Amino acid sequence: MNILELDQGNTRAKWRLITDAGQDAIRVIERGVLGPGKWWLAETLPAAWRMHAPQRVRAANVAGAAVAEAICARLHGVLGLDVAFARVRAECGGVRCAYRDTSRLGVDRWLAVLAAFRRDPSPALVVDCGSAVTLDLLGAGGEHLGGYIVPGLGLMRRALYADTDAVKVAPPANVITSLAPGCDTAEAVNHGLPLMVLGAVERAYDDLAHRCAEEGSAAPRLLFCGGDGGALARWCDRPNVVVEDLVMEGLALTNP
Ligand SMILES: Nc1ncnc2c1ncn2[C@@H]1O[C@H](COP(=O)(O)OP(=O)(O)O)[C@@H](O)[C@H]1O
Ligand SMILES: CC(C)(COP(=O)(O)O)[C@@H](O)C(=O)NCCC(=O)O
Ligand SMILES: [K+]
Repeated sequence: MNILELDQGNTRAKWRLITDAGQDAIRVIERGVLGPGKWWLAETLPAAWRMHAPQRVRAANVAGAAVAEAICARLHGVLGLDVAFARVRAECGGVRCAYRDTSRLGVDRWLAVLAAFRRDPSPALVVDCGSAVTLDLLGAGGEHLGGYIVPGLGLMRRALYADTDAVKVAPPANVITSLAPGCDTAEAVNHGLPLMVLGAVERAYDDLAHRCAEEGSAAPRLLFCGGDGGALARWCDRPNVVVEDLVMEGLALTNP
């Protein structure tokens, strides 16, 4: 059975078409990104969607109810399918959610944590580097310990641009080329923003590692995903892995 999976963030949507052969055996047929912006209004959508005729669509959306409705309407129009949107639950697949009000946790964060646990049930720090950067702590025994939300690289750059007179720096061609102290404004910003995110990641990781050591468990894993995940991971000096599809991997666990 072919399934279309969609991860709608605040900047873009990521999608992949998979073949589910049962018993965790999936094959990715094709993948892509949509947007930035209202891709559901575009005249043409990826040709692969029609070509591989998915029988189901499952999605994660953190861009609000109006966007969910627009996605539903367009996909129903183009594929004749209803979209199954993932929801956060107090417990799923052996993971217990830390939020007092589970409906407030971003479903992308939840899916990434579920997928991290499914890959390996040991403690982990899950870092999703998109519009916002989210850090979620997964403790022993599938206990989600909560997390952090900080602005993403683009958001921080735009905040400086909008609210200062003299720190108006355009996005660089390469997201991160150095963390060295800047000797002009562009360098100071382009090196400073990733330094700030990595500082948060490494502190959160070390705190979790400390907790694991106290509990007598092994060092936690560190997983990166999101549009800037690969770039940040390369400059992170804790052992880590990049799992591009972590959020979409979680969809099979909430909507099997
Ligand atoms: N073509 C692109 N358009 C927009 N952002 C991109 C692109 N390629 C890489 N990025 C990076 O991805 C980040 C957004 O990540 P993404 O995971 O797509 O966000 P979200 O999940 O919030 O939609 C941006 O900060 C940007 O640096
Ligand atoms: C923090 C987020 C904006 C991250 O989304 P993204 O950067 O992928 O667009 C999203 O997970 C969200 O809207 N969360 C709800 C608030 C919360 O998790 O507490
Ligand atoms: K994110």
